[in-house]
Amino acid sequence: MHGFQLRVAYQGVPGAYSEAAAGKAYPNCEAIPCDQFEVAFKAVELWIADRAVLPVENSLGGSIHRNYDLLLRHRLHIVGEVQLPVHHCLLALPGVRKEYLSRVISHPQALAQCEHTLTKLGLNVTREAVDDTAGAAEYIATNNLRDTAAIASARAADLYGLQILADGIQDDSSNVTRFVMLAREPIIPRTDRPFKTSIVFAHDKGTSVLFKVLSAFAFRNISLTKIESRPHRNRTIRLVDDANVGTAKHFEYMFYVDFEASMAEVRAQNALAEVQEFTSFLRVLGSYPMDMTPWCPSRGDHQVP
Ligand SMILES: O=C(O)C(=O)Cc1ccccc1
Repeated sequence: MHGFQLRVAYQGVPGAYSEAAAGKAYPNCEAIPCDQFEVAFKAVELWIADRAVLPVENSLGGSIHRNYDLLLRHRLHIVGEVQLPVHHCLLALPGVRKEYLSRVISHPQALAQCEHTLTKLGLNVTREAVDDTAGAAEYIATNNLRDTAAIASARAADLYGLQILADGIQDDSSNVTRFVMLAREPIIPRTDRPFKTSIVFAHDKGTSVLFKVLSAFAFRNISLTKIESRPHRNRTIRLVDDANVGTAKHFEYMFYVDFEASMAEVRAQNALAEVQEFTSFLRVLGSYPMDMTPWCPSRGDHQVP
């Protein structure tokens, strides 16, 4: 970056996976810890940071729905993505043994990703959710908690002086989280490397709307990599009157779709023009380079500076 260090806001404290994702996307960046995602978004909106990092889906737990809602509430643009192999460790204060533990704390995603392994380790513990994995490690160290372990990265163990009681405790060794990078301005889409585009749309009146939308991509040989629906926040219920029978109530949905094409391609522009005909609302969240880094599941957080 020639003297200019990109400032990347993430939710959590140093040692969080989001910090590692920031480092993978922007190797020499200054990663800025934030209490909450809202704060990370605000940091970008107020020019305190240049990018925000947001985890959006996980190979074990699926979509992180709250974060999809955040994308819609804010006006930031997706400018990149990172897929990060997530390698969880069980951390405790030095000298603490597994038998002493009565509680494990971590980010809800991390707790869910280690559910079966925790049981297999024979731990008789309650699980408690906190805001981020590294924050859980810091909390144990700061409060000298000898009955509590955290699920977090090996880097968090280093940073907060904890020992690793068990390594690689995710239920599936190919545990990957996908993060998106957000900026105030969109990037200019290109065609010289694989791009992905993320959109969100809402139903319009009519039948088979989803089928029509999806066919706009299918007829142009554009592959979808993701489709997700979320209840529409402001218009949750649609009432359909049938004079003879009564009133049917349906949920209304927002659909999130990722497809493998760049908005610089005419076929993508045509597909979206068609989608617009069938939808009451359509927003391009971003068109950005796909993460094409080679797959290496076992090393996880150790590989990121
Ligand atoms: O809490 C963290 O470290 C995060 O960055 C969120 C998270 C939690 C679990 C897996 C991947 C990301």
